[in-house]
Amino acid sequence: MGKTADSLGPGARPDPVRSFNRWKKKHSHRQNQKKQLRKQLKKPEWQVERENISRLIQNYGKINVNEITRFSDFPLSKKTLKGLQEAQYRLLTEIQKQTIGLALQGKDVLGAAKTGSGKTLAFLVPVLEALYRLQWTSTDGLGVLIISPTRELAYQTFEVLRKVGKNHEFSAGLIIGGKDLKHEAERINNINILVCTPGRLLQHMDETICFHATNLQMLVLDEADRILDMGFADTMNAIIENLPKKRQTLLFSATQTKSVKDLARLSLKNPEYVWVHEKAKYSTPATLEQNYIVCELHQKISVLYSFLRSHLKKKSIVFFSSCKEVQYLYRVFCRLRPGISILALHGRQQQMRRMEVYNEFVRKRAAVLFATDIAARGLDFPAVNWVLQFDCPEDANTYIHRAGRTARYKEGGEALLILLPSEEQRMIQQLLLKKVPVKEIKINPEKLIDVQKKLESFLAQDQDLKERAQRCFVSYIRSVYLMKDKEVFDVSKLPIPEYARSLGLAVAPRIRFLQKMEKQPTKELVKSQANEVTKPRAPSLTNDEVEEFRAYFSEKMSILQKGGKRAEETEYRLNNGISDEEQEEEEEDEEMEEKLGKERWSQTESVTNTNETQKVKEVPVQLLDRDDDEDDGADADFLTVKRRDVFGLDLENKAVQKKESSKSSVKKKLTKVAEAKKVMKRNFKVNKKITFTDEGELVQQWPQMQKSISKDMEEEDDAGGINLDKAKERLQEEDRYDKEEYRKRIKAKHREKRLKEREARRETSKRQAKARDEEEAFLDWSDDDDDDDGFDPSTLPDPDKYRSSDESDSEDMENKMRYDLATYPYCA
Ligand SMILES: Nc1ncnc2c1ncn2[C@@H]1O[C@H](COP(=O)(O)OP(=O)(O)OP(=O)(O)O)[C@@H](O)[C@H]1O
Repeated sequence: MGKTADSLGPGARPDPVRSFNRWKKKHSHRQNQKKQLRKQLKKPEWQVERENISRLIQNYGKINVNEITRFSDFPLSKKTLKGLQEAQYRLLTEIQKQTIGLALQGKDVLGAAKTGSGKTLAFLVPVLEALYRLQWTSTDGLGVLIISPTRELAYQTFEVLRKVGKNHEFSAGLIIGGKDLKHEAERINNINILVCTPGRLLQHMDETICFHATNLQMLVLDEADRILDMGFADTMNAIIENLPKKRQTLLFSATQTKSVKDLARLSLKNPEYVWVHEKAKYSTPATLEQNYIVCELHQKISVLYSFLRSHLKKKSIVFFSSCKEVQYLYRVFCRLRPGISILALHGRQQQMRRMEVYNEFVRKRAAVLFATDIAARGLDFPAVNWVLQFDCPEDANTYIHRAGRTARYKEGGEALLILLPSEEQRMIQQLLLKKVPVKEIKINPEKLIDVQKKLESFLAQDQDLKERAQRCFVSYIRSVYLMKDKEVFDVSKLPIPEYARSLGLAVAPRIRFLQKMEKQPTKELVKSQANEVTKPRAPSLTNDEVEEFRAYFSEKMSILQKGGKRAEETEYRLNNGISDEEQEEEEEDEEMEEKLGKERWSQTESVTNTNETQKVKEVPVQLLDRDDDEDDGADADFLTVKRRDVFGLDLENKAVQKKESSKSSVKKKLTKVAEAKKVMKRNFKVNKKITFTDEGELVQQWPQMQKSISKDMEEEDDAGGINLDKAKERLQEEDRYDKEEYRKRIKAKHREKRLKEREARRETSKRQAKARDEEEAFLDWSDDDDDDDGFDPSTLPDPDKYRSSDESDSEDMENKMRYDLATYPYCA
């Protein structure tokens, strides 16, 4: 090794030969670069692009996941990398690292990773690259289809796509329900990357002329397990039928499907399974703290109110099981003024409102969002502190998705699940099986604010609110009834009158489908005795039946949403007004009854006496003491006994006491006769509706006057009460009277018929006589005519006149056809 100039000492001069060599090397390198650049500049842009692409494709084979940490380590186009950089995405998450390479190589991928782990980019980057590789242009039509289960998720994905893909030239479109179909139809043919919900996509496939997916390169199912489940089954099968078999398919979810049947439907080719957190200790994010409380159904509203009061500076999402619950409780909580802004998001809102709410909640720093499960999957609201599951999720997967709306991408968050005593054991078992670490915490009874009285007073003043409460009540009971897992959800264990009271209702509304439930045990018992099986089962539907209903209802809801066309997402979704909803509920009830072959439930559940109410209210509910919640000041200790049972209150004992008292309150079922007798005893007077005629005569409209009724009977009626024997007698009398009347009417009819026939006979004989006379007269006239001038043609109609009118008719017809074609420009 020769010595450097520095090593020769401060006064020594550098070796001129060495310096020259170094300069020469640099110079020639620069010259080469310039030459290359000049060459490139001479080449057309498409050729440069093509060379870049072939270089990228060559590098796909060399991808080594272990050496990759940044997006720029993947062989990606400059346009995609620039988009990622501008959106501040540099380092890869695990799922991105493990799936992007496989997808670039053209493989079908099934990706699963915890919520908030960056699955969206894991499929968006390959989407952009796939079309870039093919130099896709708008004339090539639809290249990629991204299907999301809800409109909000589709919208969110579309926004990320716009951000990351803004340097590419492809066109992207968002096709979700609730917008003008015609407007979408005009543009859909120019879209290269389509982000959509299943229902709307199918509607376009069915109705939009010239829309096809024959060039499709890639299909992406976000929240794949949800899209492939029964609620979307028919819609998805129809969509898949319209897609080419030769395509790449990517499926992503936090709870991935492994069902062979599902995957067979998609005809995947040797898919790569990437379960990033398969071996992780927990299936939920490590930064997510999860707890549950057990409380009685009728305490839940007060618990929620108390929770909100003590978390005024937090951002929370509260999940409910039905739209009507959200609608009612949203209104009620707005009136209660907890001191934090409340928003509601559910499928029955107008699309514009849904978007407004979504954006508003994204913007807000402290707010609470009441939502149904349309917000459970995929939504990436920033900085959500709490997820509260007011109603028990249908299964552990739903729990994971709901809870995953907080603690996203390295952030922290807390999840609280509210369980009924009847739901606790089985649900917790399921969660532990799914590797979800939940701890029980207690509620601080001193911090519980009872709002039942306030709700009662609201309902007393507002009929509309009362009706909403009733719908909320029925809707919740129905949601429990339709749940698949009967070991967790048991309608028969719900304290129904207490629940109605907790909503502010004095009387529980009737729930027709529960009548069947009440009848079922006896039937089943008989059946089981016949089979010599002595185990009586709890009344419930079979899993298959429930699954069928759920699919049926979700499909029905979606049909309604799309205005009677094909199924839209279960997402659940109507844009109707309140009166429509009422009607729907009635329809739903009726249809469900029809399906179940149910009889009408005519019994109104009565509420137990007020002393009992008092007792129920006295059941203490422990509130959670939250020491570390500085932001929320004095009220911060509502929810935190998660670390210690400060108050030492034994809720379990209370629950047992409650159960016993509710058992004793179960009444013997009354027959209709017994009920009538009971009513008789009360000596009710039936209201009457009386009107006056123009002449000033009194007419009783209701109850309808019986024509046969004798005066003394009327008088007896006035005495009040319902006398069964008298009523029977009266019915017989009425029956006789009706028969007599009927007989008279039939006689009169026969008489009329006979008269008519006689008249007809007379007419024919007259006509025959007249014809004979005319015949004789004609013979006389023809003889005379032979001697006359002959036939006068002017007596015939003018043929030209007829021709011209024919011509104008055919012209009209032509014009009409032209007009018809003009109205169908796509066919011209
Ligand atoms: N590489 C990354 N660098 C920085 N942030 C990222 C990266 N990838 C994703 N994120 C951010 O992480 C958050 C969650 O990402 P994303 O919504 O894709 O999660 P997900 O896995 O799809 O969640 P879910 O299962 O709930 O649908 C987003 O706010 C996103 O911007």
